[in-house]
Amino acid sequence: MSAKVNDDLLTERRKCEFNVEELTNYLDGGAQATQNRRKLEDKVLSTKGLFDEVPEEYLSHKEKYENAVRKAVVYYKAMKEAEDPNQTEQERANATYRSLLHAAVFKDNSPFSLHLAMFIPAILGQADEEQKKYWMKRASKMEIIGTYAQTELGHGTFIRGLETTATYDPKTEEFVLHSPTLTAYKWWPGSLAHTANYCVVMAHLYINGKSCGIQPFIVQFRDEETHQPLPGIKLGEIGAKLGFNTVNNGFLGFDQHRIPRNRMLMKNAQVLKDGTFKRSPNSKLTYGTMVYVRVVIVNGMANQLARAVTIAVRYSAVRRQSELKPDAGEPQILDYVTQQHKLFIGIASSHAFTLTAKWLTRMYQKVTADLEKGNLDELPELHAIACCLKAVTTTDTSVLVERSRTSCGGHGYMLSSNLPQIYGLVTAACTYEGENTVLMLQTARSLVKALEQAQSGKRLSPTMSYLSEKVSSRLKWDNSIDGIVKGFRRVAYGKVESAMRSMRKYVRSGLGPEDAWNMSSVQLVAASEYTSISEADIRQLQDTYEDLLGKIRPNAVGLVDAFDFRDQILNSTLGAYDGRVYERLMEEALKSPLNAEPVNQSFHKYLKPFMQGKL
Ligand SMILES: CC/C=C\C/C=C\C/C=C\C/C=C\CC/C=C/C(=O)SCCNC(=O)CCNC(=O)[C@H](O)C(C)(C)COP(=O)(O)OP(=O)(O)OC[C@H]1O[C@@H](n2cnc3c(N)ncnc32)[C@H](O)[C@@H]1OP(=O)(O)O
Ligand SMILES: Cc1cc2nc3c(=O)[nH]c(=O)nc-3n(C[C@H](O)[C@H](O)[C@H](O)COP(=O)(O)OP(=O)(O)OC[C@H]3O[C@@H](n4cnc5c(N)ncnc54)[C@H](O)[C@@H]3O)c2cc1C
Repeated sequence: MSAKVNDDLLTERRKCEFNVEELTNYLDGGAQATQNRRKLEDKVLSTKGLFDEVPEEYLSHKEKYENAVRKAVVYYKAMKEAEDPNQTEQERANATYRSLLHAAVFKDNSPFSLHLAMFIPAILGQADEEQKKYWMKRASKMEIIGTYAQTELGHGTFIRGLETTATYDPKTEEFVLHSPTLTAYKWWPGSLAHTANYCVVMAHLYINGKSCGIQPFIVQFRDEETHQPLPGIKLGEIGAKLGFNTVNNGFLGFDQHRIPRNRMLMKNAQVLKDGTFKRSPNSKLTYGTMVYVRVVIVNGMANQLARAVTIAVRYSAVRRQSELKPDAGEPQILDYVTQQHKLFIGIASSHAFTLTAKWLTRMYQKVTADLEKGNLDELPELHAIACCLKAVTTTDTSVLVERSRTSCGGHGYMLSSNLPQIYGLVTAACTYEGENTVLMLQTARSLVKALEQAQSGKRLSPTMSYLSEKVSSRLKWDNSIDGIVKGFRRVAYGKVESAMRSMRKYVRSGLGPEDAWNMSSVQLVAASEYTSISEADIRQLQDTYEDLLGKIRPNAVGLVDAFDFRDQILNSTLGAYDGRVYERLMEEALKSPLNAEPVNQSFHKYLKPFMQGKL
C-alpha cells in the first residue's frame, strides 16, 4: 500500500488551476513522447543492481568510483536493452532528451559520461567517413570506452597554447605524441584515469618542423585485454573535487608515443602519407565538438534546474514555519512572498531554458547541415550564440539551484536532499566546455563586429539585428511582453555601444587594440548578458511582478509536478511526490554507519582518556 501523501501537498494539487498532464506532454513534445519516456524509465529503473545498498555519501573516494563503475555497466546494458527498435533515432533522442534517467543512478555523474557526451560526438564531427564507420561501430557497442582529452595542466582556455605535440614521421607514416613538459600533461578529462582505454587527443601537429595547428587524434592508451597503460603513457587520477567524484577525471602524459597516420581524425584537415598537409576550410571546425556540447549543456541546465525547483517547491509546500499572522498557526513557507520570489524564477527559467535549448538545437542542426555542404556562413553566429547561451544558462542555473538549496533551510544542506550534489553538477558547467567569462568575451567579440557593421549600414544576422534597429531614445515603456522585450533590446544596444565607446576612448588615449579590449572587458561581458533597465520602469515592473507571484502561487506544485520526475530521479528526502519529508530524513539518517552502534569506538580510544586528563 503506497504511503499516505502529505495533506498540504494533496491540497496544493486540488488547488491547481491547469491540467498538469497537458503541460508534461507539451514539455515532452507530445503525449506519445511522454508515454515513450515513461516506458523507458519504467524498464530501466526496474533493473536489479542499479541502486546503492549504502548511500554513496558514506563510501570512500575509491569505493564511490568502484560502485559507480558497477552501476554504469548495469545501467548502460539496461539502456541498450530498453531501446525500442521500432523507434527512429529522433524518437529515441526525444525519449531521453528530457529524461534525467542517469540522475536516478548517479548522484555525481557517471564514469562513462565522457564516452557519450564527447568521445562519440568528436568521432561523428571530426572523423572522415571511413574512420567514422570503423570507430562508431566499436564505440556505439561499448567495445571501447573513450574520452575527450584537450585540457592540459597548464592550459584549458587557450587552445592554441596547448603543448602536447604530434610530430609526423613520414618514414614510418606515424605520429609521435609527446608531452614536453609537466604542464603539457592532459589534465581533467573524465573517465581518463581508470575507466577509458581510448581518447580523442587535441594536440599541436608538426610536419617537417612546421606548425599545422591543433588537430584531433584518436589514441589508445590502455591495453584492451589487461587495461594496463601502454608503453610511453603515464596515467592517474587528479583527486577529489567539489563534485563529479565518480567521473574519474584523470591525467595523461605521453613519452614519444607512436600512433599510425590513420589515427588523426581527418574530416577537416588531412595529412597524406608523404607528409603533405591539407588544411581545413576553417581551422575552427576542429573546435566543433565543443560547440555541440555547449548546445547540449543548455538543455542539461533546464533539466537540472527543474529537478532542483521540484525538490524545493514541494518541500516549501510541506514545511510550516513561524507566524505570518498572530494565532493563525504556522503557514506553509511557500506562502511567504520571499519564498515565492526565490523559487518561481527557477520554474520560469527552467521552461525558458527548455525552449531556448530547442531553438538552439534547431540552429545547430541547420548550421551543421550547411557545413556538410561546405557552407560555413552561419558558423560564426552559431559559435557566438552557443557561447552566450551556455554561459548565461549555466551561471543562472548555478545561482538558482543554490537559491533552491538555501530556501530549504538546514534540510537543504543535507546530502540526502540531493540539492548540494545538483549544485556540484551544474556549477561545474560554468567552467567546463569553455569558462563562462571567456565564452562571454567570444560573444562580445561578435557583438562589437556586428555593431560596427550596423553603423556602416550592413545587414546583420537575425540574432544580432537588434543592434541595427534605430531604437528611439525615449522608448514608450509598457509592461506588455513586447514592451519588456523592446526595453531589453534598448538596454542591450546601449551596453554594446557603451563598451565600444569605451574601447575607442582607450585607443584615442594611446592604448593598443588588445589593451583597449582588456580595459573594456568588464563592459564587454555585461554587453553579452545585459542587466538592469532604467529606474522609473522598475517600479511598474515590480508591481506587475508581485502580482504575477500571487497568480503562480496556487499552481506552483502543479508546475513542478508537470516536470514529471520520479522519486528515484529526484533522489531526495525533501522532494518526493508524497511529501513525507520528515520520515525520509529520519530513514536516511539511520543509514549512516555511525548509527550502527550507540557508542563509537573513539570514545574509549580518545574521548574518555582525554576527558579524564590521561591523554
Ligand atoms: C551532469 C551534467 C549536467 C548538465 C550538463 C548537461 C550536459 C553536459 C554534457 C556533458 C558534460 C560532461 C562532462 C563535461 C566534460 C567537459 C569537457 C571539456 O571541458 S572539453 C574542453 C573545453 N575547453 C574549451 O571550451 C576551451 C575554450 N577555449 C576556446 O574555445 C578557444 O580557445 C577560444 C574560442 C576562447 C579562443 O580560440 P582562438 O583559437 O584563440 O580564437 P580567437 O579568440 O583568436 O578567435 C578567432 C576567430 O575564431 C572564431 N572562433 C573561435 N572559436 C570558434 C568555434 N568554436 N567555432 C567557430 N568559430 C570560432 C572566433 O569567433 C574568431 O572569429 P573572428 O576572427 O572574430 O571572425
Ligand atoms: C568538472 C570538470 C570536468 C572537465 N572535463 C573535461 C574533459 O572531459 N576534457 C577536457 O579536455 N577538459 C575538461 N575540463 C577542463 C575544462 O575544460 C577547463 O577547466 C576549462 O576550459 C577552463 O580552463 P582552465 O581550467 O585551464 O582555466 P583557465 O583557462 O586557466 O582560466 C582561469 C581563469 O582565467 C580567466 N581567463 C582565461 N583566459 C581569459 C581571457 N582570454 N580573458 C579573460 N579571462 C580569462 C578565466 O575566465 C578563468 O576565470 C573539465 C573541467 C571541470 C571543472
